[in-house]
Amino acid sequence: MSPLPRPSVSRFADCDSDQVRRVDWVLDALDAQIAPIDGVEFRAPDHARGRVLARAIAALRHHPIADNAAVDGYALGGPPTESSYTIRPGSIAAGDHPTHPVGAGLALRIMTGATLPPDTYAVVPDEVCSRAGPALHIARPPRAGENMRLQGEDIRQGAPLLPAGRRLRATDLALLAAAGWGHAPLPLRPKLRVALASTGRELAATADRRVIDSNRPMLRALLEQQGYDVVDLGLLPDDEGSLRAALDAAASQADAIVTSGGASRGDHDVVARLLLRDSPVLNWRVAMKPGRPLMLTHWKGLPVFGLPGNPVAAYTCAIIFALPALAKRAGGAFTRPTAYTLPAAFSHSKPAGRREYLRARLRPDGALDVFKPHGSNRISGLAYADGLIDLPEDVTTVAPGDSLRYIPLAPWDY
Ligand SMILES: Nc1nc2c(c(=O)[nH]1)N[C@H]1C(S)=C(S)[C@@H](COP(=O)(O)OP(=O)(O)OC[C@H]3O[C@@H](n4cnc5c(N)ncnc54)[C@H](O)[C@@H]3O)O[C@H]1N2
Ligand code: MOO
Repeated sequence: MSPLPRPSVSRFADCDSDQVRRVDWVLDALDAQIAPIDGVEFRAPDHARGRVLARAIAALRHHPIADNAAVDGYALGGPPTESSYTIRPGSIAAGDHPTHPVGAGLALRIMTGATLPPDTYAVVPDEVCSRAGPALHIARPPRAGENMRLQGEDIRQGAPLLPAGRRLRATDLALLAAAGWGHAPLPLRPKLRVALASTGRELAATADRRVIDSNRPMLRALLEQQGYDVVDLGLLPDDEGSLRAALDAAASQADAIVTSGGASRGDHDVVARLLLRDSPVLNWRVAMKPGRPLMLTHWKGLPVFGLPGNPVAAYTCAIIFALPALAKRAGGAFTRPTAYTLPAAFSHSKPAGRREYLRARLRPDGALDVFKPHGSNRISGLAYADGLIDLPEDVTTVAPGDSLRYIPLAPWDY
């Protein structure tokens, strides 16, 4: 594959990095400031799953391609007669393309999916017919067009099929194939390349004391599930010169950078210090839990998502901010996680003024359980959850039966 023209530059506006922002402010600002990557490459649909359309696609052919039968039964030659028809010899199967009419008052055996003779008035299923020699009796007179699927009734040739920016799902590939794109090269955005790194001296400590880097495999999986190529930078060095070189290398190989850890004000948070000093900052503080120290900045024109180190905070910030923004960077829409309203099966309290995302599980009865304790170091809560409960800033208590916003993880993590 030849090197691709890369990428348009995202611009994060400077802001007062100490200001604590509401989640919605950060989402709006991200949406406004993330720029999609440039470039178009052509790939056959076989290689297009999870890829983003660079241009709108129109149908190359009708679907159905011809008028055809929806049931196994008899094609009736029109116009309608009484409830009795004479059966002509023969049968039309799927794959046959009859050009002769059935004939008025006549019926012809036909199978599901077979192209209809040109004068077909209706198709009647076997279940409503009885035969006596060549005579066909129908229990009730059929309506015009009954059990007939008409050419182009699903998709018209030339009609818009999928918009630019669509991330192609399995069902889109069926739609494209049916509309004539089975082998035709599709205009796609290049695969998004995301550089991924962890930070923190504790991750490099001697084996018996080391904190195991659990964020990187988790974030890598999230990114790969979106169809992105991950450039694994490993553990970032904590001296400024090497760190600068590592980020420069990432900028030449990737379209965005995701880091975890070192986002807060610790004495060893070298990444935060370097990025916040040398780059335009969109945000550094969010009024949410987990995930308060979220560092959104730039390196050499690439957006940087500096996720907090605590695994639950890193994951939550990835789902709420990084993945929606990366979807836009990949050429698609900035898709905020969808929330559904469901009842609580638990009690909870929280301070007003910050948004909370609790690790939740949807019960078979439709109510929501929550993982406790809520600490953002509790990785077991991530494995427990199939969704996040989104508690708005003004909520202070939750009681059983209260309506809550539940964000399923499945679109992002499956
Ligand atoms: N004075 C303040 N201290 C802290 C604040 C604050 O606002 N003021 N915020 C707290 C919150 S909230 C969080 S979350 C953490 C996030 O801090 P950092 O992003 O700087 O993360 P670290 O200090 O590097 O690590 C925090 C915690 O997570 C563990 N960690 C880090 N990376 C990984 C990894 N790849 N895999 C597994 N675990 C990891 C690390 O060992 C720490 O235990 O700051 C609070 N402090
Ligand atoms: O993001 Mo921190 O984990 O809220 O506690």
